[in-house]
Amino acid sequence: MDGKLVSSWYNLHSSVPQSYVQPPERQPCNAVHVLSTNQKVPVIDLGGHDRDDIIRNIIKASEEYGFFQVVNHGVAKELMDDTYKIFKEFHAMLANEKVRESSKDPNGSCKLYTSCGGNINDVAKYWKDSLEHRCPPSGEFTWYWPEKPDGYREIVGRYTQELRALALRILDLISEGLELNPNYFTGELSDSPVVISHHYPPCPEPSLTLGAPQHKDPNILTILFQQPEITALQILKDGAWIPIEPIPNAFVIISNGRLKGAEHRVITNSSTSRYTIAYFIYPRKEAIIGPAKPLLSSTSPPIYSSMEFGEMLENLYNKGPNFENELHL
Ligand SMILES: O=C(O)CCC(=O)C(=O)O
Ligand SMILES: [Fe+2]
Repeated sequence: MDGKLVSSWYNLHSSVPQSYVQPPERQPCNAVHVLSTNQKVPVIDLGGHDRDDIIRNIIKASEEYGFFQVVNHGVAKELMDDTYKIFKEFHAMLANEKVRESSKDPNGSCKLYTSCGGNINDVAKYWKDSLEHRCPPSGEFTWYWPEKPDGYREIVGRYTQELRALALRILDLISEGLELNPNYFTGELSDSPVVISHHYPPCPEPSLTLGAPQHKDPNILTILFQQPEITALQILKDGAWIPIEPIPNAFVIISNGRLKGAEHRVITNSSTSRYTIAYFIYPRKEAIIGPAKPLLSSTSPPIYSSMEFGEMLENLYNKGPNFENELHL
């Protein structure tokens, strides 16, 4: 594991170590982008009976915001509570236990890291620790997952299965809304999902730090379960940061593509640890990522080049978000 976990030392400090102080233009209250508390991202009721209406709302939200929350999504509250609890217990274990439980795969399919891992483009560190592992539908890699806290594999296994079903359902609605084949996203575009459990400990000077940098997710769809009561996630829209207030038992959906890939970030707070669980639909490394062919025509030519997903990710990690400009044709 690179660097010491924030959770191991945060309570020994009354100020933020210099390496965590963001440059002024990135600090949460900078004047570059204002905070817009009167805007809300759309909330979509997946339990509604009018499928066409749900599709229209999802497409509209994805085009306008690239972000929406879903309620009545069918994932049981008990399972969400159990999963939240098991990840919280994981982060509460001693550092050496956490490292032991998350380092079983020499190839790193399961890992624990602090800040954003080893990204060379970061100017300052981020106030968070994260446990990340693959969770494909085949069940492969489960033997590298933590076995502690007791019940981890069983609960996280059930949760990631349910989240996969929900993600495929949403992707199905999106495909229909874009007039793509209903199975457009099944198979290699979606069968390498990853789950990340984030822990943002209390921070003595939230105005100087960030929990996660301004970024777009590089995958197809993200389903985020955020702890209720703490508003820390923000999305950038039309030059303003909109806070995403947690709705109990709702998920936040972050989309990408013709549908907007929304820039978002996480701020910290001085009083309470915040926990979130991000489930990412990832394509296989070899899958070719590019504009959906059925959507192209002579009047609607591709604006991005195509490449293997693995190659795109590597470039993104090495060159940073500006790599997106290189993809423009
Ligand atoms: O923890 C959050 O609120 C957001 C996490 C996030 O943006 C990510 O994992 O990509
Ligand atoms: Fe993200």
